[in-house]
Amino acid sequence: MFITQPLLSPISWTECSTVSSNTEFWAALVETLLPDYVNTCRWFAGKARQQTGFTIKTIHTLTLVDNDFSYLLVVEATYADGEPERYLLPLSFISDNVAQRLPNQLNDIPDKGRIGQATLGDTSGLLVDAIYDQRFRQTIFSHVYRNRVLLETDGQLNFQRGKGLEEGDEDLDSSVLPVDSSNSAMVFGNKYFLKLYRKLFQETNPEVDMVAFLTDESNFPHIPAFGGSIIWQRTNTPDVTLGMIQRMVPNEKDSWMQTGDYLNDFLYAVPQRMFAIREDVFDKVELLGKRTGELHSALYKPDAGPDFTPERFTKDYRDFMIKRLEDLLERRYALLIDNYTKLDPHAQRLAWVFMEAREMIESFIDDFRSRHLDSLRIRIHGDYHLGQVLATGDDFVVIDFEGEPESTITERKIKHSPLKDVAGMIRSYHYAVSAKLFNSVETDGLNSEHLQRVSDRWFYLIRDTFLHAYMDVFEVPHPLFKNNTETNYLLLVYLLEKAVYELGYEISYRPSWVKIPLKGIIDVIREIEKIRLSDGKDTPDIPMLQTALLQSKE
Ligand SMILES: Nc1ncnc2c1ncn2[C@@H]1O[C@H](COP(=O)(O)OP(=O)(O)O)[C@@H](O)[C@H]1O
Ligand SMILES: O=P(O)(O)O[C@H]1O[C@H](CO)[C@@H](O[C@H]2O[C@H](CO)[C@@H](O)[C@H](O)[C@H]2O)[C@H](O)[C@H]1O
Repeated sequence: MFITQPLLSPISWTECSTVSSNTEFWAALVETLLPDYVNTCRWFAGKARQQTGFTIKTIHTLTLVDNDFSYLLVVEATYADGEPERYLLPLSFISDNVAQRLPNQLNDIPDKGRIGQATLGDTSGLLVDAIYDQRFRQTIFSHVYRNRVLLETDGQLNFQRGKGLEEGDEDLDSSVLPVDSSNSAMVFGNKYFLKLYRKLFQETNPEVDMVAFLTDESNFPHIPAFGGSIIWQRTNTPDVTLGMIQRMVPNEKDSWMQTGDYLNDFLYAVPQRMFAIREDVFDKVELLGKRTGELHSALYKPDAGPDFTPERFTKDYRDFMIKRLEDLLERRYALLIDNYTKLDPHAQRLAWVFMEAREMIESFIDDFRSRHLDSLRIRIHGDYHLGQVLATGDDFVVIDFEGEPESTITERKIKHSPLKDVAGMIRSYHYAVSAKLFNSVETDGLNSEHLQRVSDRWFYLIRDTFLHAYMDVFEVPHPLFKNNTETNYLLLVYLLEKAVYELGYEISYRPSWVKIPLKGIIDVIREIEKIRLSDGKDTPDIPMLQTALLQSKE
């Protein structure tokens, strides 16, 4: 929390329910406390952009169990370049009176939930993110349980109950899940998981579509059952999804953490020059490959209606992908140049190779325009990585079907080859081993080239194990995978796309990890180079990869 002067307003909290009812208070909030606060939040994706301001666009009022209020603010962030974004910020005011009545209420609020002090009317108190207000959590859960519809001047808030929410479960203890991610997660009675979406889109969230399709059309058992949703509806305007409830899946950890544990054995053996991977690691990787294949089989339904029917690699799709890749590349090159001096020497060397290879990458992307492709595209997970798979002991459950945080909602509903998800998981295994070997005290002082070789060996073995188990689910040729050449080519396209996407993510959120996606990009560039050489397309105008730059100078 930032120590600033309390926000003062002559009007009380209960009278703040519209922007116009207390323009000065809301204007002061967005100018003072809110920008600093929002920029500390993991869910705010605009941190690396040049912000020009925040405005409150809509205020939804929720009457709480004790007749106090919380407000669901729709806040617009504007930037010097590019489109504005809208975020959901639920706001509660814990007045000194409430704090006295419910002392735990205040004590339980972590620093990251405290927005700042305010005096509203003659009452002082703390403005907080309402997810940390137990009364707010109880209210929204109970509204879903009761299928409540809250009428507003311009539309309604529709709380819809799904099949997974059981009778008798209206009043359950709740807490905020202490994970930092793109949205906010709350838990009810250790039985239900409620996700409040932060970045808002003028359309139903793809996660709700996907979970409903996988549950109702395909009976896919490896996702949590659907418990309901919170939707903001207006006439002549697409619905906006604000939240979703699913059954809580008892899990030890997600697969990222589980893989990290497996990698410990591997890590401890490295300084002794031993290469150790336990058999059960391969078993888990195989099972995840199989479940991923089953997920895509469940999503492949030839007559599933316009939203889910498989499609060919049309000109429109190719144009979309080429534009996406070109835009991503352009933004990443610019971001890399701006942040180059902040990178460590290893990352700087990798960055150079990436920059030198620009022409080669562009010519590879251009080839996507005309290459003959018979495989089909379907709806996919879209942001598939180890953190999106919960380990339930002897099996896996796939979560978070919202798609890539940086993409628009329309983009997230586009059908892709399922190899995009496969590429996501392969990249994640690469992340897991790189993060472990390059960030641990056990390997401090070891030769970095040696470490790189060991890390590559682990990664290639695990990648191939995953891929074999995945492809085993399908009888090839399958409409999704027409032949090996297409499969390999498409996998390379999506690996490149994912690693370039990750480069931006890491520059914005974890600069010390930038070398991981850079190494991923360079692996793809090397494959592209092999294709060029074997195609005889090694035209003198496109330079070869400057591999000498990769040699360690330490
Ligand atoms: N149904 C569930 N049961 C148990 N834990 C879950 C469930 N869904 C998500 N989680 C936990 O919450 C975290 C955040 O959920 P996720 O869907 O990935 O949110 P986000 O959209 O914010 O990335 C996950 O990493 C996982 O630990
Ligand atoms: O918040 P989300 O889960 O929607 O996804 C975003 O954050 C991820 C990091 O938490 C990021 O994933 C990248 O890092 C992971 C390790 O932390 C790694 O397993 C992934 O392969 C890598 O892409 C993801 O890209 C981003 O969209």
